[in-house]
Amino acid sequence: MAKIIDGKAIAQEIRKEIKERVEELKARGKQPGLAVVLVGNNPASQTYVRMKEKACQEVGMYSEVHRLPEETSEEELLTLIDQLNANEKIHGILVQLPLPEHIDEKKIIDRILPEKDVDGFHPVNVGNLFTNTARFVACTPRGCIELLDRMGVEIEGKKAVVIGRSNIVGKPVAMLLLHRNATVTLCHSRTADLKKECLDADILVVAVGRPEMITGDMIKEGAVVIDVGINRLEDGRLVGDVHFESAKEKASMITPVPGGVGPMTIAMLLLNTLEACE
Ligand SMILES: Nc1nc2c(c(=O)[nH]1)N[C@@H](CN(C=O)c1ccc(C(=O)N[C@@H](CCC(=O)O)C(=O)O)cc1)CN2
Ligand SMILES: [Mg+2]
Repeated sequence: MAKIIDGKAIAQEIRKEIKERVEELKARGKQPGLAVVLVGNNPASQTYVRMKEKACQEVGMYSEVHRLPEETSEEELLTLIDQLNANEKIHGILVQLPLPEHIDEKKIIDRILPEKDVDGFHPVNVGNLFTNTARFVACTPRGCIELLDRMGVEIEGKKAVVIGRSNIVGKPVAMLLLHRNATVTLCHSRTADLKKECLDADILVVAVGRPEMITGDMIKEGAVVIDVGINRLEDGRLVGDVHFESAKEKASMITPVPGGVGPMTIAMLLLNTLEACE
C-alpha cells in the first residue's frame, strides 16, 4: 500500500514559508506583485483565477486581476500586457490559459517580459530550462519536483518515465528530471508499448489528460507515482490520469487527485512571483 503524497499540506507549508519571506521583503519596503489576466468565461479558469487571487492575499502579496470579456481583441490584450510590463508594482504577469479561439496564445505569451513571466511559458524561459540556466520554471512541473524533494525521493540515477509531451507539463518535467540526473523516457500517444515503458519506471509522472488511463498493472512494485491529470467525470467526480485504487496497491508513494499536484501549481506561482521580486 502506497503512502499518499499530501500535496495540499505540502503546498500549505510552502505558502507559510513564502509568507515569511514576503514579510521580510515588506520590512525592506518591497512587496511582490502579481497581475493575473483572465479573458472570457471559462468556469474552471474563473475558479483557478480566484484561487490565485486568494493565495496572493493570504501571503501578503499585491495582486490585481484583469477580467476581460470573451470578445476582447488580440490588440487590446497586447496593450494590457505592455502596460503590465511597464508597471513597477507588478513583478509577475500571468495570462490564464486557455485563451479564446480568436487569440493567438503564442503571440500573447511572447509579449510578456521574460523577467515577469512567472508561468515560465516565454520562449526565453523555456530555452533557459533546456540549458539548465532557468530563471522561471512552469509552475506544475516545478511543483512535481518539489513534491519529490519534500517527500525525500531520490531522483539521481533513477529511471523516470514521463507520459505526455505537452509544452506545459510533459516536456519541462522531463527536462527537470534530466537535470537532476534521472534517466528519462518521454512517452506519448504513439509510444509502441506504453505498459512496458511504465513498468520500467522508478518514478512515473503522468500528464496525458485521459481519466484513469494508467492502471495498477502498469506500475512497478515500489514506484513513485505523480499524477498531474485533473479530469471531471460526467458523474461530477474529479479523477487523475492514474487509476488511483489499483495504482496505490503497487506504488510506494502516490499523489491523489484532488489534493496532489494541483495545489502545488499555485504554491509555485507564488514562489516564482516572490523570486521575481527578490
Ligand atoms: N497560465 C496558466 N494557465 C493554466 C495553468 C497554469 O499553470 N498557468 N495550469 C492549469 C490550471 N491551474 C492553474 O492555472 C490549476 C489547476 C488546478 C489547480 C488545483 O489546485 N486543483 C485542485 C482541484 C481543484 C478543483 O476542484 O477543480 C487539486 O488538484 O487538488 C490549481 C491550478 C491550466 N491553465
Ligand atoms: Mg494537460
